[in-house]
Amino acid sequence: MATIFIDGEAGTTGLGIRERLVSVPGVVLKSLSGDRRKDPAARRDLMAEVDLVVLCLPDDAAKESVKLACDLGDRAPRILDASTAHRVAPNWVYGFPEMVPGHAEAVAKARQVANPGCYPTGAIALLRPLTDAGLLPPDHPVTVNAVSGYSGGGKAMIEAHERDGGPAFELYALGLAHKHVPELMKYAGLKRRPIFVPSVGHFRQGMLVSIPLHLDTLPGRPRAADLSAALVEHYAGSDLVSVVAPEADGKLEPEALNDTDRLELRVYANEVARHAVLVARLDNLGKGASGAAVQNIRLMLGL
Ligand SMILES: NC(=O)C1=CN([C@@H]2O[C@H](COP(=O)(O)OP(=O)(O)OC[C@H]3O[C@@H](n4cnc5c(N)ncnc54)[C@H](OP(=O)(O)O)[C@@H]3O)[C@@H](O)[C@H]2O)C=CC1
Ligand SMILES: CC(=O)N[C@@H](CCC(=O)OP(=O)(O)O)C(=O)O
Repeated sequence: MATIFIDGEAGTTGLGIRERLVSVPGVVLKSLSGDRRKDPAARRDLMAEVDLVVLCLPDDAAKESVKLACDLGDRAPRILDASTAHRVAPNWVYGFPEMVPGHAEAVAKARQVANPGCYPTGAIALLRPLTDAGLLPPDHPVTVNAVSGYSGGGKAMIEAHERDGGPAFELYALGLAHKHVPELMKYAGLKRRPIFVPSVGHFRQGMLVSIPLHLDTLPGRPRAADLSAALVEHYAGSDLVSVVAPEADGKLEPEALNDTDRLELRVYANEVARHAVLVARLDNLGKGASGAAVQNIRLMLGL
């Protein structure tokens, strides 16, 4: 039996992980009672008893938890951090098992794994196979547009939308310094900082990440079919990630994969205009958070 402590289990991501682990054999979840769940000493003592601690906390609290775990020395558990705090940190493995061949094995062996952000999951899934194949140069000027359901903002945004109504649609992070840009750049293989324009809609969960490309600005002037072929080849055999032919009506809504851990990739094109748009669809709470966390937990614990 493998023992797991979810630090932050009452939050949006923590609850999603709990729900998914119920159906995974070989796991025992250890918890703290409500009044002790933010007590550092109680958290450290529980960490000493488990094989894996999963951090579903704001960044500062996640950093504090890592320190508590490290203070345990030889008794420190392995860590999976769902926050943004360690995604580009040295000595942490980025928890996107499909990213490059052999990466699932790297996650399986790691002591410290950083679970990806929901938006970077879609963008890296689309971009990394293309940069690795030489179809997209690392210094290409890339723009990433995205829309998320409001659960992406955690308990506070859920309450704002469900209690107060929330805006129907809103662009945000227009200071162009969203916290996801560093991991997006690093793991997509980009040397030029991409422009990232996220938005949130008045729906609970679901996400689209889209990346427009002028095909004539790419080396070798590829056709859109060359981009899809590279994605198909990269994700062949993946259980969770699939490359899907675009629907003829040219429409795509963000909620179709809700309550699944799947990620769909599409390449839309107008070859006459030499335009393409890469689109990823996922549940921000599924492959964008708790589903990815459980995928990594299974790898780390050999379940
Ligand atoms: N929601 C999403 O789609 C995604 C979220 N993430 C990341 O996962 C992490 C958790 O996010 P999310 O679940 O959305 O956030 P929530 O706000 O829903 O939950 C955070 C939880 O952490 C608890 N908490 C806060 N401070 C402490 C502390 N010092 N000690 C112990 N517990 C604490 C909160 O307690 P209380 O209940 O009292 O508020 C709450 O239960 C964040 O870093 C977020 O960025 C990653 C990918 C996607
Ligand atoms: C709609 C919304 O607010 N979304 C969050 C991202 C959610 C996510 O991926 O979480 P991490 O914070 O762990 O990276 C945001 O833009 O900050």
